[in-house]
Amino acid sequence: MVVLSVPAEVTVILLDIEGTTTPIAFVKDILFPYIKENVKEYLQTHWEEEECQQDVSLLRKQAEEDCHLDGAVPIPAASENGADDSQLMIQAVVDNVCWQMSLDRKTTALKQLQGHMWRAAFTAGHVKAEFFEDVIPAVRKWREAGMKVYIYSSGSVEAQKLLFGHSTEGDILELVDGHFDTKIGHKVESESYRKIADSIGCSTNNILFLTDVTLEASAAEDADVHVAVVVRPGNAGLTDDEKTYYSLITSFSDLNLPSST
Ligand SMILES: CSCCC(=O)C(=O)COP(=O)(O)O
Ligand SMILES: [Mg+2]
Repeated sequence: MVVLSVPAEVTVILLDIEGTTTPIAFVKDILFPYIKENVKEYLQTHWEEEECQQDVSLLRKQAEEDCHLDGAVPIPAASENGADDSQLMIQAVVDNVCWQMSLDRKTTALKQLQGHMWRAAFTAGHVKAEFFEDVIPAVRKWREAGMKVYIYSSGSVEAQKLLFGHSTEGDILELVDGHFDTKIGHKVESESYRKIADSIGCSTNNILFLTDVTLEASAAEDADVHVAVVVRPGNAGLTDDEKTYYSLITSFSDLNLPSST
C-alpha cells in the first residue's frame, strides 16, 4: 500500500464528492436518471412556486450565455399567453436540462434545479447516498486528530447536504465542517480555492484537496493548495504524465496525518 504523508501545515481537508467520496456510478446511474425521468412532472407540479421560478430564471440566464454553443436550447421569456405559454416554457426547460446533462455540464443553474429535485427523493427515503467504505472511518479519524473537513463539489450545497444527511450509513452531516459549490467559483479556476481559504479563515497551503479530476487538482495547486488525486473504480483513467506528476491515493486510508507518522 502507498502511504501519502500529509504535510504538517495542513489543517483542512477539502473533499470532492463524485469520484472521490462517492462512486461515479451512483451519480450517473441513480441521481442523473432520476432528473431525466422526473424533470417534466416536477416542473408541471411546482411551476407556480417561487423556488421553481427562480430556478427557471437562472436556467434562462444560462441559456442566454450558451446561445453560441452547438445544440444549445433557448428558454423563452414569459409572455401574456397563460397556460399554453407555460407548457411551451416547461418543454424548453426540459430540453435545456437534458441538453446540459448530455454534456455533463456543471453550471450553477443546472445544479440548483437538480438539488431541488433530489430533495423529494432523499427525504422520502427513495434514494440513499453511497460512500466508498474507507470514507466515513477516515473522516472520523481526521476529525479526531483535529482536522477540519470541508466539501467542494459542483453539486449544489443543498444537494451535498442531502447526500450526507441521507446516506446508506445514516445521517453523517455532522462529519462535515462546511460546504462549497460553484457559487464560490468553478472547480477548474484557481481563484475559487483562494476564496475557499478566505472563507474558512486559513491560508491556501493549510488545505489538502482530494479530487478525481486533474484539471481541478491543477487549479488548486496553482493557488498553493496541496492536492492528491483519488483513483477509484469507475473513474476516468489518468495519463502516464498525470500518474507521475500527482500524488495518487486509492483509499482515504492511504493518507498519513502528521500526528500519526
Ligand atoms: C453532490 S450532488 C451530486 C453530484 C453532482 O451533481 C456533481 O456534479 C458532482 O460533481 P463533483 O464536483 O462532486 O465531482
Ligand atoms: Mg469529482
